[in-house]
Amino acid sequence: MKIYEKAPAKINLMLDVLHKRNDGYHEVEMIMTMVDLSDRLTMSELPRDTIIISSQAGYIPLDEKNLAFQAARLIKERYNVSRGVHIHLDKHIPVAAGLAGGSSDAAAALRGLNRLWKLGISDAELRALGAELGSDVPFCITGGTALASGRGELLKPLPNPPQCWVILAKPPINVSTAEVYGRVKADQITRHPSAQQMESAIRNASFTEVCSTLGNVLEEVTLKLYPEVEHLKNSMIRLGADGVLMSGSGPTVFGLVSKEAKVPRIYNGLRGFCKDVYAVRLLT
Ligand SMILES: C[C@](O)(CO)[C@H](O)COP(=O)(O)OP(=O)(O)OC[C@H]1O[C@@H](n2ccc(N)nc2=O)[C@H](O)[C@@H]1O
Ligand SMILES: Nc1ncnc2c1ncn2[C@@H]1O[C@H](COP(=O)(O)OP(=O)(O)OP(=O)(O)O)[C@@H](O)[C@H]1O
Repeated sequence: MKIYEKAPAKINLMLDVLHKRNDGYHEVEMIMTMVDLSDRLTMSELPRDTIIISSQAGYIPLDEKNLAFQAARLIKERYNVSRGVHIHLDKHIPVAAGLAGGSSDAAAALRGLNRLWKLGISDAELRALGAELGSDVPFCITGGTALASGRGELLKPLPNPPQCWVILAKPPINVSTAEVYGRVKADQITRHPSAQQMESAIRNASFTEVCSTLGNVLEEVTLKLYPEVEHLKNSMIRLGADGVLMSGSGPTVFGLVSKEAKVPRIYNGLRGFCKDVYAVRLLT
């Protein structure tokens, strides 16, 4: 038997860091939503009790470092499953991009294996399992749009933002999430983006308000480390995107665009100097 699952990328419409916790994580407030750029997972039963990961992408680990492997191992251990699985990852989300590619693969593996092995695990239990794998995994279990707090695992569902185009551009650098959080000085942040304002912009279905409320306090750290991210932001603004922000810890920058007619100009303008550019829709 084979099970297929889509693993979409996320963007952070706002991300605020409140303080550093005693366990080393940061208390955050983020509003996240999914975009129509997905990895595809195929999960096939194996005759022996083992986990095999394969992928067409040559640049991700295929051993126990892979988050889909960790998801399979966790669910097998926790639910005493002594069956084997081959998980093939058809990667489309750029890696270490701030788009939660690995987290979404882990979430899709948890959802898919729950179905493949008919375990009957609830969404809430899947999210709790996901939290053991990474802070973004619980959100990726249910997707949609949500306000995340805690270290990212406490979720309040929100309506989807007004539909628009999302231009994603990733400069050719890999950013470590741990390093970016490690450099945040939570007590020195002067401009906190407002989760409340973003929530009301979404509830008002106001594209203009969503664009003017975008904010991510991790930009300050990543832009300092990698000036090319700021360059990319400025280019996207100059090319006419309605709202521009770095996603997560970066380095991907996204631009929200309401008018389809503007998309080719922005896309082509960015492609002139950046290889990894995507024009997608919000996943609503
Ligand atoms: C930047 C975001 O992607 C925005 O959605 C997330 O906050 C990070 O989510 P993630 O990659 O799933 O993060 P994890 O794998 O749980 O943690 C990676 C590292 O980031 C730091 N980290 C992460 C989340 C958080 N709230 N505070 C942190 O300080 C920790 O040093 C941790 O060791
Ligand atoms: N299934 C996977 N897909 C991509 N990367 C993976 C996967 N499993 C493990 N990794 C490793 O995880 C690291 C981060 O990759 P990922 O694409 O998840 O980053 P990210 O998009 O920045 O995540 P986030 O936005 O959650 O911080 C990479 O160094 C990669 O080698």
